[in-house]
Amino acid sequence: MVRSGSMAGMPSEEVDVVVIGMGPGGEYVAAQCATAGLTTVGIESRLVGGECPYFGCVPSKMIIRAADSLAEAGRVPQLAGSSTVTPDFTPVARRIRDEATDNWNDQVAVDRFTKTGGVFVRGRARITGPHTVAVGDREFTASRAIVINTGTDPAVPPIDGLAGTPYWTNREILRAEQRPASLCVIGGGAIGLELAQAYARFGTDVTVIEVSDRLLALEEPESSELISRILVAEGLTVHTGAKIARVSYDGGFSVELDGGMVTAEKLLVAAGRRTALGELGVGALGLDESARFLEPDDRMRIADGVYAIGDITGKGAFTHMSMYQAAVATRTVLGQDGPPAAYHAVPRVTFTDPEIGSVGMTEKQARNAGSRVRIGLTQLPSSARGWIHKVGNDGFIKLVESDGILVGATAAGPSGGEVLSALTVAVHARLSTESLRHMIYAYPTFHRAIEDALGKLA
Ligand SMILES: Cc1cc2nc3c(=O)[nH]c(=O)nc-3n(C[C@H](O)[C@H](O)[C@H](O)COP(=O)(O)OP(=O)(O)OC[C@H]3O[C@@H](n4cnc5c(N)ncnc54)[C@H](O)[C@@H]3O)c2cc1C
Ligand SMILES: NC(=O)c1ccc[n+]([C@@H]2O[C@H](COP(=O)([O-])OP(=O)(O)OC[C@H]3O[C@@H](n4cnc5c(N)ncnc54)[C@H](O)[C@@H]3O)[C@@H](O)[C@H]2O)c1
Repeated sequence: MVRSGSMAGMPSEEVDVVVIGMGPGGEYVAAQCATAGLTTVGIESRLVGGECPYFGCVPSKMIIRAADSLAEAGRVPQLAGSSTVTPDFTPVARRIRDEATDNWNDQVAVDRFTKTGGVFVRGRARITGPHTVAVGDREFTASRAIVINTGTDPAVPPIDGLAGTPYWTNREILRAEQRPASLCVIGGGAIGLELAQAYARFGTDVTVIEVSDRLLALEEPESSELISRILVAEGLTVHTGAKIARVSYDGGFSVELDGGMVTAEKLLVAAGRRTALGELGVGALGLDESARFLEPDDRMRIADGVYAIGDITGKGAFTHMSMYQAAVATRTVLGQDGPPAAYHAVPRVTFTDPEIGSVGMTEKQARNAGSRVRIGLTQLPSSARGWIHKVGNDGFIKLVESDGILVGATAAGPSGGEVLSALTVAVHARLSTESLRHMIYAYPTFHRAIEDALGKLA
């Protein structure tokens, strides 16, 4: 590493690339740049890999997998005899600690990066100039690229009394060794609903409080209606359009709503995410520190030699988005050919049961775009496979066609996220619904319901 003086009292170390935040995308870019022979510094304040493996996707999906096995066992009496299910949270808590997170230790990931030749620095980085990044008592000057992958933190709404109580966010609930007897969830988005249903299936008494007038408010109204109906049928209490007046804690939580009181042993705040661009120092790049997101161009650049990827770009808080943008940024930094970033076919899956998978535009977005829109909607229970499947067959396929092209779709149901793959290919390739009508759909699959929905376009 070449050293040269720069910031007052702080020697600046000259490198090719500095990656700030090693979430899924940052880890990828840093490893690729180091492997390509660039002097690359990866800086991470918590755990290499970011939210997804330690506090997000992976541990939550392990809980969901276990919870779904309980639900499926509970369906035996309607299909195949009798079953007695005794939930136990211990195996899943152990699995998260031992198999997924290594007890929240990232040494394996750090070693994986340093073996590529990268330099790892643990600490909170701050941008200090167009090409400089400070961390602890070190400063780096990046001649080729600074890549920002700092993600988000849980947002905590300014509810009277909430601050100072021992509430959980995703970072605490996914470390829990035991399930609570009762749980109040603030927020009916993806985090809130996935965990609410899973904990309820383990036997926790769960209440969901959502301020919007429907759950999963960004998805199709049919998705909101379906998931509300299922959760209520499974015994959860759901309050929508609910304003929380105050929260208090006295060994247990009391959440005061306009029209009543919810009490629970634990409180999960799953009310969205926040960023802190000021703390990151993007003002040193001439960017607005009060903005919520960084706005990259289609090569992920936010300034000359500076790139942003992942949740902080506001293009969809998903691991697959972080990885997609990481690939675009890597190509740009390394001077490789490849297509620019495009966002017309972003898939997303909420891993409730039924899974809610969607891609591209919702009906409302397509109508707002002003083109000629037709909708095709079919219910899974009336499809051949849905009828055969019987209990647990709730779901639907909704297609959004604009000027003859499939621009959006929802696949809700058993394996809805897998059924979504066919629709994602179609939206990505901007296929006409006419060509989709002349495909062969295997019988009797869940995805064959796509053909039914095509037949109902109107
Ligand atoms: C409960 C939960 C479940 C989820 N489930 C799914 C799912 O099923 N599928 C899916 O696609 N997505 C899911 N997500 C979202 C997914 O976790 C994120 O989209 C994903 O982690 C990508 O985020 P990112 O790349 O922006 O960085 P992050 O994963 O947020 O990582 C950013 C890293 O940067 C570090 N950092 C921040 N500031 C600094 C700084 N100044 N200096 C140094 N380091 C810094 C942080 O410590 C962090 O490790 C889930 C999220 C949660 C919370
Ligand atoms: N399966 C997945 O891909 C997956 C799973 C979990 C999380 N994620 C990602 O993580 C991100 C964050 O998830 P999230 O669920 O926290 O955010 P979200 O924005 O999806 O949902 C938060 C919900 O909380 C509600 N809310 C906000 N303040 C409230 C208040 N004071 N009282 C009651 N309700 C309130 C909002 O109206 C919203 O519906 C998501 O955008 C998603 O992209 C993805």
